[in-house]
Amino acid sequence: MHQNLKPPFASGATALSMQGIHHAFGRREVVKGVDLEVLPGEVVCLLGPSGCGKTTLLRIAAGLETLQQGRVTLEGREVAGAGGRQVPPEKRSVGLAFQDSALFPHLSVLENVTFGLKHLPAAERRRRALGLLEQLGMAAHAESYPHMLSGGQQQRVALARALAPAPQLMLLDEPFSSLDARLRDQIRDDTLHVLKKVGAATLLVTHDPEEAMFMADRIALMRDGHIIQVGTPRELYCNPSDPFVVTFFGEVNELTGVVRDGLVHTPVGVIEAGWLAEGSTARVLVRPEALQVEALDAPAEAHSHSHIVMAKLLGRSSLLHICAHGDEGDEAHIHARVPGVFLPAEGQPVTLRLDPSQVFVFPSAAAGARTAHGQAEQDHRDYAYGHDGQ
Ligand SMILES: Nc1ncnc2c1ncn2[C@@H]1O[C@H](COP(=O)(O)OP(=O)(O)OP(=O)(O)O)[C@@H](O)[C@H]1O
Repeated sequence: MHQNLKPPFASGATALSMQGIHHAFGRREVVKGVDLEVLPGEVVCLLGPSGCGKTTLLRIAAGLETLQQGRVTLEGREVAGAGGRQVPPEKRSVGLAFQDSALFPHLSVLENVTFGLKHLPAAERRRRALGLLEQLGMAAHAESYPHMLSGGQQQRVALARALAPAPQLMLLDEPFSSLDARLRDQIRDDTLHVLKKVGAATLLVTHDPEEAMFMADRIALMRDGHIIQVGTPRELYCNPSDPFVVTFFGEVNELTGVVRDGLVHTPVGVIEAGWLAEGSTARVLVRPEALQVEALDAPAEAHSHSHIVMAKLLGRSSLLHICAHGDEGDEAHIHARVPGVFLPAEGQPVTLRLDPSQVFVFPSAAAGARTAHGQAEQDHRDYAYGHDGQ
């Protein structure tokens, strides 16, 4: 029914291409050499901590920020490039929606959505707008005015308005962040289905890793004006290229150790690190869900085994604070997250096993790698518990 909403892509052309983008406010460079592509029909999430340059990049794509260096093309057509060439936003065929997209207060919902469709016959305008409102659960409010709607309903209308002209590219900047959690999940879900149904290429800015994983075909993770890694959610989560990528997706246990015979001994087990130089210091990041915890039946001598310090029920999972004892007498305070209700008593001896797919080894800062804190580790007995990088 809504096939005609699909944008008319030139075959094979990239929906958005940004090449060699640098951008400064005054003397402060906030985008530091970014290359990024969005393919036809693809949802790409620009993810990163506050202030890393996501919105600036989106505004450059929209033409709301004048390009300073680099090149922007939409479906192969240069819209900003060398020599100051700059196509204005309204001529770029992009749909924009922001955190608090203002609707026209004196127009009804239907009139808001048909606003950008003046070139179409009235019946077609109405049909198209009602189709989108229906997909976003707002058809019953077509005759309402914005002040009669809740924040979530207004946000749905703003999305319908942005989608109505079937733009080549949708640019969404934190479009769900002003909504409360339950409403946000519902609107996110509806939005994803509409974007996929109409086949709109989308660049979506968010600082929320879970939102990015929910929405994205690919994620571009930014830090301090750079893209650190681009890939599918699975690639970033399972094959992170940098410690920052691991820590951004959730809390981790952070351990260090010296590589001996291609192995690092830590209080939670022996980790393979053959690719690191012998004698170098390794940084080992262990997700809390990597630890499989089993209560030991026989009471063990206190403190000679790993044991429970505290256990908390978080709802779908239990969080265990554990004093982990390594085979070399080393110990560390770590967190394990196990599914369901598992609340061993304080002091309960436990054995720990590791799921190696949730453990990541990087050279330490001392070996020249980037770390979240820029610190050089001291020696293999210097353990720390690390939290997420947000
Ligand atoms: N018009 C401006 N003038 C001066 N500095 C600006 C301007 N716009 C943004 N900045 C600064 O540039 C940096 C990057 O801002 P940007 O909004 O792109 O980051 P962001 O990753 O989208 O962050 P957030 O998630 O907080 O919006 C920030 O330090 C911000 O304060």
